[in-house]
Amino acid sequence: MIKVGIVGGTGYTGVELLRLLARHPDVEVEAITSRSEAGMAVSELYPNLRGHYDDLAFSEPDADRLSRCDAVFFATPHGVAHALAGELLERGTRVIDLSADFRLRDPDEWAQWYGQPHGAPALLDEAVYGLPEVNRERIRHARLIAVPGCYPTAVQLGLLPLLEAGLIDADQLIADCKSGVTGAGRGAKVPSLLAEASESMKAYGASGHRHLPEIRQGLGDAAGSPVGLTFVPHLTPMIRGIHATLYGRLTGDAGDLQALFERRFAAEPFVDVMPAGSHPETRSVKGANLCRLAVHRPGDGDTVVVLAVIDNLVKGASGQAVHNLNLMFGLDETAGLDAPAIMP
Ligand SMILES: NC(=O)C1=CN([C@@H]2O[C@H](COP(=O)(O)OP(=O)(O)OC[C@H]3O[C@@H](n4cnc5c(N)ncnc54)[C@H](OP(=O)(O)O)[C@@H]3O)[C@@H](O)[C@H]2O)C=CC1
Ligand SMILES: CC(=O)N[C@@H](CCC(=O)OP(=O)(O)O)C(=O)O
Repeated sequence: MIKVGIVGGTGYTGVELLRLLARHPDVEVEAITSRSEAGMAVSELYPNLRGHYDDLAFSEPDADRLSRCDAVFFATPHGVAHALAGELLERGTRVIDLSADFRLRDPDEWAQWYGQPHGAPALLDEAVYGLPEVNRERIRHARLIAVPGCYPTAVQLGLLPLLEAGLIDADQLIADCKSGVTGAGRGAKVPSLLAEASESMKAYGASGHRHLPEIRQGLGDAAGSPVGLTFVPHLTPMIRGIHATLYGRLTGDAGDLQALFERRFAAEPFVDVMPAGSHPETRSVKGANLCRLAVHRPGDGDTVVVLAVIDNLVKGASGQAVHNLNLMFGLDETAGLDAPAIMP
């Protein structure tokens, strides 16, 4: 069995890791941390896990205990993995970071968007961006994984086929994205209150969101040169889910776009290209490690519209993190990740 630790176990991505790993045949959770709930049994805070982790309790983050694990997930706010990852790697423990600490290759750009100096620039060279549909082989040999953000996962998967094939104008991309409130984490915040978030919808970060440089970095790699992107996220009254509506301007003969998408993702276990004319729903991926995509060309004009849905906590975070673990340890890629979505 592979022994794993989770730093930040009381948060939404932490408990989602526990839910997914409860069904994983090759993984045992050895340590789970929380500073605020240290000493409490996991099943007391999360009754959905009763019967699965009966001997597991939250403990203070402790490098000695974590370094006894084969791999440690960081499900923590930005900056926490910077402080601990180096020591764990030196002691032979692999690190899978769900935060943004190692996603941007340029530490100055990271400092600019995250409002603090980068805490571990020496580790950036070896960090692998954990989008398996792009970096599968590098992930297999990685010691340090930067799990992509939720919006960046949906936007990149939706636009990659078009950019890799050079079919759209890479200077004029638009990503209009909607997120459920769990995207903001479990900490108490006024915009996440029921009375604030329900029966209403609003954009935020329209003039610059911290996922913009991350998405631009990934799409630039796919296009082979820097891209121009307008990215506008919205908060919507749902608990889980990301819906991305992506627009690109075709530059020439596009050919069969449906066939292009089907070919690009044919071997991918966690990307579902839906039949032509489909409109994927966020609820169709709720709880599942899956991105469902549909490609449209309204009126056969020169605009291509891609619709992408994921569960922000699964394909957008914890499920993708487990997929990376499976690749790093040579396990079946789908281990622990084969449950279908919950509908309705
Ligand atoms: N929510 C989402 O949809 C997604 C989140 N992410 C990223 O994953 C990370 C976790 O997100 P989420 O689960 O939503 O966050 P939450 O706010 O829900 O949980 C954060 C967790 O981190 C712990 N924590 C906070 N500060 C520290 C610290 N200084 N040292 C150690 N532990 C700490 C908290 O426990 P305690 O304070 O008790 O120690 C808590 O368990 C974030 O970086 C987030 O941006 C990525 C993709 C999607
Ligand atoms: C609704 C909401 O607030 N969403 C979060 C993004 C989700 C997230 O967790 O960001 P990372 O993937 O980079 O960690 C936000 O806009 O900041």
